[in-house]
Amino acid sequence: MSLGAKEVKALVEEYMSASAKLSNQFLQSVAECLSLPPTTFDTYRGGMDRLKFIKYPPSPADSQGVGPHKDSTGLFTFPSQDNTGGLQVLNKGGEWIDAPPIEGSLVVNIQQGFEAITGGVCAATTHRVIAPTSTTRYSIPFFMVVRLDLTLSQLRESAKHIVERVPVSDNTRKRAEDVPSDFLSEIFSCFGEAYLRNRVISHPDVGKRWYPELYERYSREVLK
Ligand SMILES: O=C(O)CCC(=O)C(=O)O
Ligand SMILES: [Fe+2]
Repeated sequence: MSLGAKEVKALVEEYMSASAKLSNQFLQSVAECLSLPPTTFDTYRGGMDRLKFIKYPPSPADSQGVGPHKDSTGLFTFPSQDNTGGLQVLNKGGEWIDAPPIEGSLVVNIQQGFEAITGGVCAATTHRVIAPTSTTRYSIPFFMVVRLDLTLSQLRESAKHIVERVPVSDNTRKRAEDVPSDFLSEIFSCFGEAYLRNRVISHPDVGKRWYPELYERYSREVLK
C-alpha cells in the first residue's frame, strides 16, 4: 500500500496522539506501582513527544544495529517493532536478553529523565539492537518527553521527595545528581537548554549554520 504525504501525516498524528494518551495512563500506573498518588509525575510531562522511523537493512553478521545505550531525553520509550527481532535489554545480572515483539503487548524502556525524577528508584533501561542478517527490520519507537522548562533544582526537589516516599530499601536510593546524564549539568538553565545543546553539538553542520553563537559556546563548555 502506498500513501500520499497528507495521509501519512494524518496517520502519524493519530498514532502520536494515541501513544501520548497511552503513555500518560502508563505514567499514572507507574506512580501507583510506586505507592504514590497517580498524578505524582504529571507535572513533569512535556508536549514535544517524538516518533522515530528506523530501517535496519540486512547486514553482515555482527554488524552494529544500535549499540548499547539508554534513552536520555524523556520518561519512557515505547518501541514498536516488526517481527524480525533484534531488540535486547540488559538485565540486572548483566546478561543481554531478547525483547521480541509479542502480539498484544508493549515493550517499555525507562529513560534517563524518569531515572532522574525518581532519584534512581526506576533505573533507565540499557538496550541495543542486533542488526538483521537476512531481512530488513523496521521499528517505530515513541519517545515520551519531559517538559523542557524543568530546572535542575526542581528535579532535585522531586527526586528527594520521591526517594523519601517510595518504600524501597536504602541501597537502591540515589540522588538525582548520581544519575549519569548530560542533562543534569549546572551549566544549563533548564532541561530544554540541555536538549538544545545536545542537538547543536551532535549535528555540528546544522548547529554552526543556525545557532553559530550557541555552537561556539557549547563547544567550549565542559559538562560538569
Ligand atoms: O529499533 C529499536 O527497536 C530501538 C531503537 C532505539 O533504541 C532508539 O532509537 O533509541
Ligand atoms: Fe534506544
